[in-house]
Amino acid sequence: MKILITGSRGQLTRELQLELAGDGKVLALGHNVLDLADPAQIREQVRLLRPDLIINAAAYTAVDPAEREREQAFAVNARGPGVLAEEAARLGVPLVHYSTDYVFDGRKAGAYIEQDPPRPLGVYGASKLAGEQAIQAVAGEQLILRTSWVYSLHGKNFLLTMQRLLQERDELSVVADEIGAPTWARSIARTTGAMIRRWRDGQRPLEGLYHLSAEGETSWYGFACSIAEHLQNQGTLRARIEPIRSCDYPTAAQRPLNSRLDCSRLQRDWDLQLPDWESALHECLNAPCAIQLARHAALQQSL
Ligand SMILES: NC(=O)C1=CN([C@@H]2O[C@H](COP(=O)(O)OP(=O)(O)OC[C@H]3O[C@@H](n4cnc5c(N)ncnc54)[C@H](OP(=O)(O)O)[C@@H]3O)[C@@H](O)[C@H]2O)C=CC1
Ligand SMILES: Cc1cn([C@H]2C[C@H](O)[C@@H](COP(=O)(O)OP(=O)(O)O[C@H]3O[C@@H](C)C(=O)[C@@H](O)[C@H]3O)O2)c(=O)[nH]c1=O
Ligand SMILES: [Mg+2]
Repeated sequence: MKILITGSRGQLTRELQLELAGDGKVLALGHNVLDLADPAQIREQVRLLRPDLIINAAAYTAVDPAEREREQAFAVNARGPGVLAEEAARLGVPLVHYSTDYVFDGRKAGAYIEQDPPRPLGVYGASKLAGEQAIQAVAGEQLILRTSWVYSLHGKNFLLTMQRLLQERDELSVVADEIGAPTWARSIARTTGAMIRRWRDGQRPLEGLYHLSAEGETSWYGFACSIAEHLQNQGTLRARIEPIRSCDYPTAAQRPLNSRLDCSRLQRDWDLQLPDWESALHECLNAPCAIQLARHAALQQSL
């Protein structure tokens, strides 16, 4: 099986490459080879490579810069995925795509289900919603997985930002009124891999819209406290963390206060559930490469 994945160094792209390495030939096409903002290039690459499956793990993910780079965000997150869907349909192969909790406005009292009406608060969320719609407008086999608060040991994410700031600063303020589920990129890759293998074995088509995030919930402040606890155990914690309200942390884009995704459809249809966010974070931070990174940081501090 030949699997085309968009992106090469993204959090999810990296984990998918590892997860799917044993399932066939994985072609992870970075930005420089396949620019999602370039429809002609997308068509050319897909027609040339003729994959058996396409996974769109690339996206414009800079939430605040998107407010002033609307055109680029929509080109990468909406029009590009629409073209990928057309090309997948042309080859008769499925497209797996990822979306976000930021398609919602966060005003619902409980966790969001797939049928809840989306209402993005910012450009990033609006562009991701437009991407879902562009894909759904094409007749074909498409699986859309909405996840939330993705972190890993690579790239740009809240875990790595907090690890750095908590070791550098004396004090850190973190918003405590935005609630969601931090989700390890590896958990997403593992679940995606399980779905792909069932499709390969003829058990289910890769179809539908699913919420897919870690079990449990916390705030960004709660997430930061867990990261701090880990640094404390390692002896490298410096900063004190103070909980604040999001209105006291001004940003270009407004974030939803409630980012909770109800994942029971995934459980019902696929019998799949992601681990709870705390145990996944623990596994991530105790992965051999996390320990190496921490030793490296400690060594640098001692020099
Ligand atoms: N990060 C998060 O917190 C969340 C992410 N998601 C969604 O999950 C998916 C994966 O996100 P994540 O792994 O965190 O993303 P990252 O920000 O880690 O990586 C983004 C990837 O997109 C690629 N990319 C950016 N611009 C382009 C472009 N113009 N053409 C082609 N590729 C491009 C980058 O390419 P290159 O490797 O070449 O640099 C990179 O591989 C996305 O759909 C995202 O919207 C959903 C919820 C939360
Ligand atoms: C760095 C920092 C952030 N914050 C706040 C800002 C914001 O409300 C929250 C998270 O900040 P970030 O900018 O890391 O997160 P953000 O970029 O908004 O993360 C989002 O990314 C996109 C791609 C998604 O799809 C979402 O699911 C979500 O993960 O924490 C603090 O309160 N203190 C701090 O020191
Ligand atoms: Mg960000």
